[in-house]
Amino acid sequence: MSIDSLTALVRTIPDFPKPGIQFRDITTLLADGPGLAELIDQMAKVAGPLDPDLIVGVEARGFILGAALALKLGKGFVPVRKKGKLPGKTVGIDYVLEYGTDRLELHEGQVPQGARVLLVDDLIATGGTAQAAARLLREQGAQVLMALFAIDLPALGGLAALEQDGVPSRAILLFEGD
Ligand SMILES: O=P(O)(O)OC[C@H]1O[C@H](OP(=O)(O)OP(=O)(O)O)[C@H](O)[C@@H]1O
Ligand SMILES: Nc1ncnc2[nH]cnc12
Repeated sequence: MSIDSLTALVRTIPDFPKPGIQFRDITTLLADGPGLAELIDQMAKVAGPLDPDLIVGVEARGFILGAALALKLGKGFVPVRKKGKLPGKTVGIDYVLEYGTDRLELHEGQVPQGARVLLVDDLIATGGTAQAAARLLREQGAQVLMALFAIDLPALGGLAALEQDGVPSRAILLFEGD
């Protein structure tokens, strides 16, 4: 399947969750079997050669793609969740979203010191979420090999911000002009 066909499976919903936001909805792509397989194949082509120890996915949409990728690569999956959701002892970090603020948490000890991790999410906009997740992982002594996304909104500068933090960053699909 071509990148254009894959891109066409993403639905755009204007003014969600706030006026002025063009929401790039991956649920339409996820619901398409060949599309989902192609997306995970494309992500695996990028991530596989890095041979990460662990895949870390960010709640909620990063869980779907991160877990699928972990299964494909034969690696374990660790969730980074929004505050108050993880039952064990956590470490956390506050961050700013395109449309709000929140806190990310990780189970203490679940990402071992020195682990070589791949960070996965569905989409990068401002990069605030991924920057916070990468910082949290580094605070645990992990090496973030790469942050990998299904979608980048380049106009919002997220990949560039991550690269500035020294996190190699890639996305499979680009939506220009958002
Ligand atoms: O680059 P940023 O500006 O930080 O935005 C990107 C983040 O926003 C979305 O998640 P959201 O916080 O809406 O949560 P959800 O996955 O639970 O819907 C998306 O899945 C990323 O995690
Ligand atoms: N424009 C957007 N579409 C989908 N998810 C997002 N998360 C942050 N910005 C977004």
